[in-house]
Amino acid sequence: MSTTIEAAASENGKKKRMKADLVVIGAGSGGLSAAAGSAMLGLKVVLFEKGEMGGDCLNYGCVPSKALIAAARQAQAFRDADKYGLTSADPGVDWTRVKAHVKSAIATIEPNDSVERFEGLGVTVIREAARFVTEHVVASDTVQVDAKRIVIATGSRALVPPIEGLGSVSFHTNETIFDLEELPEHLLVLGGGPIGIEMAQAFRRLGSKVTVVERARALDRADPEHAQIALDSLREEGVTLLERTSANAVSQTAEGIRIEVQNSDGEISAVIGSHLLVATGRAPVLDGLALEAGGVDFDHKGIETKPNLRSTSNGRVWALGDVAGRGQFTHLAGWHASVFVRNALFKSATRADSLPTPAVTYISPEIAQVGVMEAEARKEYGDKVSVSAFHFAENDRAIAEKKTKGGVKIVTLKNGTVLGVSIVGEGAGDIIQLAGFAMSNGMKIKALTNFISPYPTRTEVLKRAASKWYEPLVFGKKAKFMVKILQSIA
Ligand SMILES: Cc1cc2nc3c(=O)[nH]c(=O)nc-3n(C[C@H](O)[C@H](O)[C@H](O)COP(=O)(O)OP(=O)(O)OC[C@H]3O[C@@H](n4cnc5c(N)ncnc54)[C@H](O)[C@@H]3O)c2cc1C
Ligand SMILES: NC(=O)c1ccc[n+]([C@@H]2O[C@H](COP(=O)([O-])OP(=O)(O)OC[C@H]3O[C@@H](n4cnc5c(N)ncnc54)[C@H](O)[C@@H]3O)[C@@H](O)[C@H]2O)c1
Repeated sequence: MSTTIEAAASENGKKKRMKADLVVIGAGSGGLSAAAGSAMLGLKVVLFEKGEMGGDCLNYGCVPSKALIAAARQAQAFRDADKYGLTSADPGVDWTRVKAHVKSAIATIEPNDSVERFEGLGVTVIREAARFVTEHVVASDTVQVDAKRIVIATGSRALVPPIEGLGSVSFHTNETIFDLEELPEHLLVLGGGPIGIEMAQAFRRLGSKVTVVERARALDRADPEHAQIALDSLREEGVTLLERTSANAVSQTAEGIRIEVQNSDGEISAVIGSHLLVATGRAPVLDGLALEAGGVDFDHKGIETKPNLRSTSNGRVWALGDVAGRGQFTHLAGWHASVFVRNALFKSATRADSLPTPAVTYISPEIAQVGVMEAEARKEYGDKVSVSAFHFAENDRAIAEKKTKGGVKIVTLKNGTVLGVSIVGEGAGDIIQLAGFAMSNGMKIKALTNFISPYPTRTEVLKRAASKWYEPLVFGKKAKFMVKILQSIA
């Protein structure tokens, strides 16, 4: 709680009453962006945060995971040195110093999300849990605010599956994995989604033995062929990846944590490890908000909202980020804040789904995608869909750097409308930006050919794949016939 509010509240011995144009509940990626934008536009904003400023992304998500992945990448470079005529070495991993590196990344970014910065923008920050009192009143233990509008941006938390015995062992989630006392000797990972797979490769590269138990297909939202290329790399690096394998029961034994697993043929076996990370999905944080008192409808995915993120049941209320149940990314939460500002403050009619949301999984090789993938496109549009592909094996920069795994796939309609793009390979998350830009601005595949791409860059693969789309047109019968006529004139 900020000191001014604390003093006023304890002086009165009762809740301090305030009025505000906007109350924001949750100071994560979505809430902070909405609070900053609204305060900068002159609104009186009160922001409640019950935990750490910056939410999951800064403290327990994107930032620590990407810092850990960076350390792991450096470790791997030692092992790969031989490819470049250098002497490979086994990296000495000092876990305490790796953790210090992770903490220093958080500490460097922290000031952007701090109470001081937000108070400087004119936001009243209250470090307490908030709940609805009525449809327009929100309260914490010491403050009660009557608000014209209320943003719920309370995020999500790890969903712990109901597996027999899981509650009786000491397991980790994203909230504790970055604070481990020691580097795990053998990390068991339950769940092969982005969290499980990113952490599996990072810990393996840092020296842990790693086993992933995934009940379906790992990275199942990615293009299957591209996911396979990335997952094969993890396997080559020594990650044991058990797909289509369910966990029947978990127990603590003298040897370590034991998971009884069952594969799709019904065969039962066991894996034993020193530590367990549960990464089996996320649940919206709704508890303690007293949503009934606020007349706010919700379901298991989060707050029920209209396409513009406004609550379906209380017009003063908006939901942003993970709690809106429309995807779980920091950049999506930031876009949601923009949708809120456009609709609520500028009265525009922007839908949350009006731009395609890119997704990147930060493994090596990286996987990035935007729009719909081939299988989904074919389900909807049948044989109107075509796919243009190009591989890093034919990209000169990739060859020079000996990082030739993967490639790009552009999924289009016959008229050149780009439905989606998938890239697997080094730097995929940077290359996808160009595709997202073109799609977001209604450009067709022609736009991805109509620029000069610097040589030698990995991004050239996107232009080469787009150019392939034109091959039948440019080098087809019609074009040949036209050139013949023109040549005869000359
Ligand atoms: C390990 C991991 C890695 C990730 N990596 C990436 C990545 O690389 N890229 C990416 O785009 N996304 C990534 N994500 C997802 C990303 O972290 C989330 O999508 C993002 O943080 C969502 O922001 P948010 O504002 O919706 O919620 P959060 O950041 O979770 O913020 C919600 C805040 O609300 C507070 N709160 C909750 N209830 C109350 C209450 N009643 N009163 C007051 N405060 C309350 C919470 O304490 C929290 O601080 C990752 C997630 C994890 C777990
Ligand atoms: N790079 C990024 O942008 C990034 C990184 C990490 C997380 N995130 C976000 O956070 C979200 C949550 O990540 P996540 O990986 O926890 O969830 P997820 O829902 O994406 O994946 C969970 C996986 O666990 C599996 N699973 C569920 N129950 C299981 C069980 N009992 N036994 C075995 N497997 C089981 C599922 O089949 C699924 O593959 C992501 O979807 C993503 O939006 C993003």
